[in-house]
Amino acid sequence: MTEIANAPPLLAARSLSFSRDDRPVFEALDFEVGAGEALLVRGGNGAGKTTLLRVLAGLLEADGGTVAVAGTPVARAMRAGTMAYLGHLPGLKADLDAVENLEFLARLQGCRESQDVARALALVGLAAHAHLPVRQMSAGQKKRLSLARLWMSPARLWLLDEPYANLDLQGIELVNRMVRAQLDDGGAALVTTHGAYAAPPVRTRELALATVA
Ligand SMILES: Nc1ncnc2c1ncn2[C@@H]1O[C@H](COP(=O)(O)OP(=O)(O)OP(=O)(O)O)[C@@H](O)[C@H]1O
Repeated sequence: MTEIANAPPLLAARSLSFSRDDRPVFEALDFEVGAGEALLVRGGNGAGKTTLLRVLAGLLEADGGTVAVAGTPVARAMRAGTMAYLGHLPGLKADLDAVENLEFLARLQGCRESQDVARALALVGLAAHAHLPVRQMSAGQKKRLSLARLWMSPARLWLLDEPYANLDLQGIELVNRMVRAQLDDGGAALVTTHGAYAAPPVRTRELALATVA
């Protein structure tokens, strides 16, 4: 118990800043999220939520500040190996089917213990579409396939950008169940939202980003 209480946060950002064309999108952000916690990143359209997650994931370079994972600062190029990022663009191969995509991604990112493609597809409700090419999938089916990919990732830290977008009610509940299971398992999740949906029922911190006029 003491050991867990003294453990460094799973993710800590210090003085994190990012600008575009010399205009700050966010400046000197300080926040952290511990094992078993979710951080809800709130803000209106254009507030910088996607930009923040892309900076954290190492897809964009910060102007300044540090990102530490489990107490160790991690350089931008190394961050993809420590986090699983669910973005707006699913990053799936359109010509491959669901199984082929997940097998390819498992080879690339590794796979969480005791998981496999068939189980992940069943979890997200795509078992009947295992051999459907991604280009023939609906937006919600693609999102579900991205969720299967997330579920298979061995990363403890999840960065979820508008995870509810394109999902029906069962899909929204699925995301919340997945987040809860990940946190129960000692992981953490950052979740962006416009605030339109209820936060998953887990221990949650909030980070509000202001829209720069
Ligand atoms: N590729 C880009 N090139 C230039 N400016 C960009 C780019 N992507 C985003 N921006 C700008 O950066 C700011 C933050 O955008 P971002 O997408 O991070 O906001 P957001 O909070 O995720 O918005 P939304 O809720 O609408 O998805 C906005 O002013 C946006 O116009």
